[in-house]
Amino acid sequence: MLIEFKNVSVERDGLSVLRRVHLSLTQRRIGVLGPNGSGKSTFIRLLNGLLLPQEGQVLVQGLDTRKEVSRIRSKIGFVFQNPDNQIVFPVVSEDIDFGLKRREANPEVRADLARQALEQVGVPHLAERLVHTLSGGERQLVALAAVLAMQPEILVFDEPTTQLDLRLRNRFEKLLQGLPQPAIVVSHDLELLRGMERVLVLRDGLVVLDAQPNEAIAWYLEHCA
Ligand SMILES: Nc1ncnc2c1ncn2[C@@H]1O[C@H](COP(=O)(O)OP(=O)(O)OP(=O)(O)O)[C@@H](O)[C@H]1O
Repeated sequence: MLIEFKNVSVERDGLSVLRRVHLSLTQRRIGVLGPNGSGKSTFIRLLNGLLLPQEGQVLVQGLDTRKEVSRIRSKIGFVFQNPDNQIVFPVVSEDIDFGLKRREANPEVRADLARQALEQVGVPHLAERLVHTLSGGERQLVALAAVLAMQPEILVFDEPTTQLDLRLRNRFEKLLQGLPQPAIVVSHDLELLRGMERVLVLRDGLVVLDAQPNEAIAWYLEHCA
């Protein structure tokens, strides 16, 4: 993964919510930590052009989010905090199939990809379920399966474990460890972040620390708890 932030600043409603972020992301597992409102969601929304910076540039494998948004979106799989923002069709398999249509014309191949992704996240039995009958945790896993089915090159997770109970959270952690793609993970789940190679700590729109997980978490606990 090579993502570059070049002196990136973002303003919302006249307030500065991200300030002069300048860094290169090359590691396989990168965590983002910070108090509520510190700019974490803003930071990751910049990655696939959901948000454009007022100043500076965000480059994903050399592609500028201002100019190449559709190419970038086909590379990045974004798993939102709230799965309801992501699931649009009433039946699980239909929803996954819908996303895959952009990639694959053959319905049998699409069905295979959907089945594999549901198996990968441990919920193959949910394929024909009505989405509104799923629990919050099941919905989060289905949304993840829909993203994995697309076989993106890079994964971005916004608070992936918030709706998961301990068993599903542990399963997610193991799954994340085994995924071949590089991943950027925003989370308040400190144990999950300990498995990262690098953790960025945000506060008031600034990257105040960029360190190994143990150091970043210790700093966060001391200064932001
Ligand atoms: N569309 C918007 N209009 C105005 N202000 C916004 C908008 N989106 C975000 N903000 C503000 O930007 C700041 C950073 O928000 P952001 O969602 O990036 O924080 P966060 O670290 O992800 O927070 P949380 O942990 O609570 O999800 C907050 O003060 C928020 O109110």
